[in-house]
Amino acid sequence: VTMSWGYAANNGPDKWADNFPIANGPRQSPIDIIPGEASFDGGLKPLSLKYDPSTCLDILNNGHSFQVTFADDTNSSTLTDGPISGIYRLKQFHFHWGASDDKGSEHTVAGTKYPAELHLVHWNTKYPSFGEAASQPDGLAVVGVFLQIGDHNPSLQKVLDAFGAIKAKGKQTSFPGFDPATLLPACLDYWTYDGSLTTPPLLESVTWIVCKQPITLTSEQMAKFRCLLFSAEGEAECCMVDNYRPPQPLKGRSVRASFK
Ligand SMILES: NS(=O)(=O)c1ccc(C(=O)N2CCN(Cc3ccccc3)C2)cc1
Ligand SMILES: [Zn+2]
Repeated sequence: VTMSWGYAANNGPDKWADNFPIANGPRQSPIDIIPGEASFDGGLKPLSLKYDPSTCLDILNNGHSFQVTFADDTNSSTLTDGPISGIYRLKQFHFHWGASDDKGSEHTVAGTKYPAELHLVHWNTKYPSFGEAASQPDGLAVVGVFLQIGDHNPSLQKVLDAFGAIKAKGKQTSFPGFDPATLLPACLDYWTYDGSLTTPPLLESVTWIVCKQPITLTSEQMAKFRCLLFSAEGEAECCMVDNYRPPQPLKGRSVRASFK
């Protein structure tokens, strides 16, 4: 029986190329962002993120991470401007994190790993659906936000309080009225580059927009992420930790900065 991909030694990032050869492609994500090598681009616009909490539907443990999913049948929650043209709709947000506070982010900054990274996933409305957009070079735009240990995060706490209902793979519960804008940093300066999904199928369809400023949470809040399980109910319990892909080769790509 074929194993599905994961983050363990036998099915993790070093094995993904076996079933998804694009893993060694020219525009893979994440990358190590080296600020000194990013070029300031005065033509980059500020990000315009307009989210409607009434589009927030549910929270799900998908066995790789947990995700909060949004109604994307209208332009109620959108990303415009920044490095992209047109209107991209918010589909979901999710996180990647480590087994300890010294690792967990996918993107790194001059080699620095953060304890976690938030991804807000948007798809280009010039295509009919997320699935269609996911196979197009300009189909997706993901806003990445680093998490660092610091002050308590009351907005994130609302997400953590739902974990009891989604501990195991496949568990889902309704999660109405959450405003993802409350998870954004005060400063929306960003780096941007052309990349891919960081999980299989690793499609090279993502305009990455990585915020320079992290958001904070306490170490106790960070520990709560590690109570989720990769495993389904009735299976041997396997803590959901280290669900991050390490940085991939830049292969000649340029990283632009929206700030000096
Ligand atoms: N870490 S990340 O931000 O790069 C990211 C990871 C996963 C996804 C995601 O929603 N899916 C990946 C594949 N999956 C299945 C799928 C569905 C339709 C078409 C193609 C594939 C959905 C989006 C962003
Ligand atoms: Zn992600």
